[in-house]
Amino acid sequence: MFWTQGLCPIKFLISSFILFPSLKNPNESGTVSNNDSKKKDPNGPMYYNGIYHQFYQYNPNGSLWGNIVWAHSVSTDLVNWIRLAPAIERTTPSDINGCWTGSATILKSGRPAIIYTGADTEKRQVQNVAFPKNLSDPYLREWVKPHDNPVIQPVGRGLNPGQFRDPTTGWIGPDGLWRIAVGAEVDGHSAALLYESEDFVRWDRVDHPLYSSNASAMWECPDFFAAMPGENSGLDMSAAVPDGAKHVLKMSLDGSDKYMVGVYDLKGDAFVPDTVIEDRRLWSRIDYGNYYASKSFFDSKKGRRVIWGWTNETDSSSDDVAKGWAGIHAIPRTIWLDKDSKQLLQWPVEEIESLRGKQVRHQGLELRKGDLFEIKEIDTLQADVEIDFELTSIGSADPFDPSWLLDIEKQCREAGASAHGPFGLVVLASESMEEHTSVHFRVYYRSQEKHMVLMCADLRKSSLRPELYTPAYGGFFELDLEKEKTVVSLRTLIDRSAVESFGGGGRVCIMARVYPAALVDDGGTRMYAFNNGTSTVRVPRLEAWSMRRAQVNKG
Ligand SMILES: OC[C@H]1O[C@@](CO)(OC[C@@]2(O[C@H]3O[C@H](CO)[C@@H](O)[C@H](O)[C@H]3O)O[C@H](CO)[C@@H](O)[C@@H]2O)[C@@H](O)[C@@H]1O
Repeated sequence: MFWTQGLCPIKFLISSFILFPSLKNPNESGTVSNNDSKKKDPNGPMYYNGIYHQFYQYNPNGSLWGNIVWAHSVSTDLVNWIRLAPAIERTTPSDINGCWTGSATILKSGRPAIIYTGADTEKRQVQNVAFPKNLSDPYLREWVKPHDNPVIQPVGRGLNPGQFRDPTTGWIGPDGLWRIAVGAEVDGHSAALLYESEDFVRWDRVDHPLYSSNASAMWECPDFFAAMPGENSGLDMSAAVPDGAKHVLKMSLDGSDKYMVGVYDLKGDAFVPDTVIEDRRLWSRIDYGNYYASKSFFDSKKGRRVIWGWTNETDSSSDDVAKGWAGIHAIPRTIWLDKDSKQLLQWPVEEIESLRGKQVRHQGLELRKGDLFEIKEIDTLQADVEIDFELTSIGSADPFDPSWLLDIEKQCREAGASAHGPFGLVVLASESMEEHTSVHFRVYYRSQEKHMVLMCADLRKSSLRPELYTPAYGGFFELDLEKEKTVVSLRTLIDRSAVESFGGGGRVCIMARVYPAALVDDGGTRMYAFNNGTSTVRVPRLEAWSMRRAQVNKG
């Protein structure tokens, strides 16, 4: 965002913190250019020869979806970006109607390869490859498409040629062959179809999918990666995966990115989830807010896995046309698996901290019922805030009801004040509080050892403007009383229209877009820590920073 990708418009690149602190229009956050353009799914992120590459779905001709090409930006630090000319354009019969989502893979020779979906002359979805024209160009500006394209046709039993797209990064199977998975709808159900190849150009469909499910229809943007439980270093899918590693299959559906944790059964050449959950409302989510089509990559520079997601505008299409751009990318996040292999954890990449400027720090605050503590002296439009909340009288928590998990947003909308919550952070608030966005927690009793924390990003009062999408997003995470005592942590990055929050050290992440009129009218907004629960909450640590703008070359 701000500063970096998050805030980029569809034209991309980065978000506003960084980028456009002086803009008056909240919609401008993260915008990187004034062009009419639409930015969407992150595609083919990779680190190659000292350079991070970010490609993305992009409409060069307007701020609504269409004419999709692969735009291209490069960076040495994931914060400051140079925008290049599009890398893949609609030039061949197999992508003339769109160069859609795909992935990058570093081949055994060290040469990168891209595999992406093309919408062909008949609007069938086919898979194409592209390779760098000149490996000695540090930015890999030009990509060539071999005549072999399309390398995968939408054929085979039950396959819907209009629902067959978004190939993953490749990995090598025990037989030394490359594998990829492609999102598909087969006989009306979702599947990650498996393909194998010796040379990344000739592909054969494996007789079974990597994984399929009758619980949903088409899966978009599948991502498949290995992770070592409890280690926040990442694993390279093109290298040998160590014993003890787990695998994660992520898929985009129902407007959100969900995932399953399991193992990659080498013998069966298939993903086997640890738990099969029939009701997809209960599938784990990468982010509980506005975050879609994410894609991860192994960052060999820092030995970590990094994930990027797209966050759409939630004002109207006519707003997109009027402002001339739409869509930003969230801040790149380090992603890893917890030690129990139950859930993924995420945290903004450490490089974002290089944008931290003026800091304020408070210790030992106490927030009694109804208290509002103003966080002053930083730029409230572009800020990074970290707060630890410590509960008192934990024994009095209200009981947790598991049925809430079926509709967490309802719980965020309807739950009233309780012993432990809501407490949290109010951002982008107008002086009168008529407009404000609240990121907060409520803590419920589950067992003697474990409590459940409901984290919400409530946008219902975020703007006085009509016709915006202003939900109350929410997710639950467990609080382990023995390990964590009673401390619930929050980190929120505000970058004008982007409010990106990480609860419980990254167990629940919520990306939100807000468009407060006060940002335009008053030229300033306020920020508070608050407690509306009946028990006092201590704040042993509150640190906040103004965020500088990243360097983004508009190209
Ligand atoms: O850009 C194509 C890639 O984007 C993905 C995931 O974001 O699919 C999006 C999808 O929707 C787009 O097209 C719709 C019109 O057909 C439009 O209403 C929507 O706003 C767009 O995001 O693209 C396909 C094809 O149109 C549609 O089925 C999807 O919902 C990814 O799967 C694509 O590779």
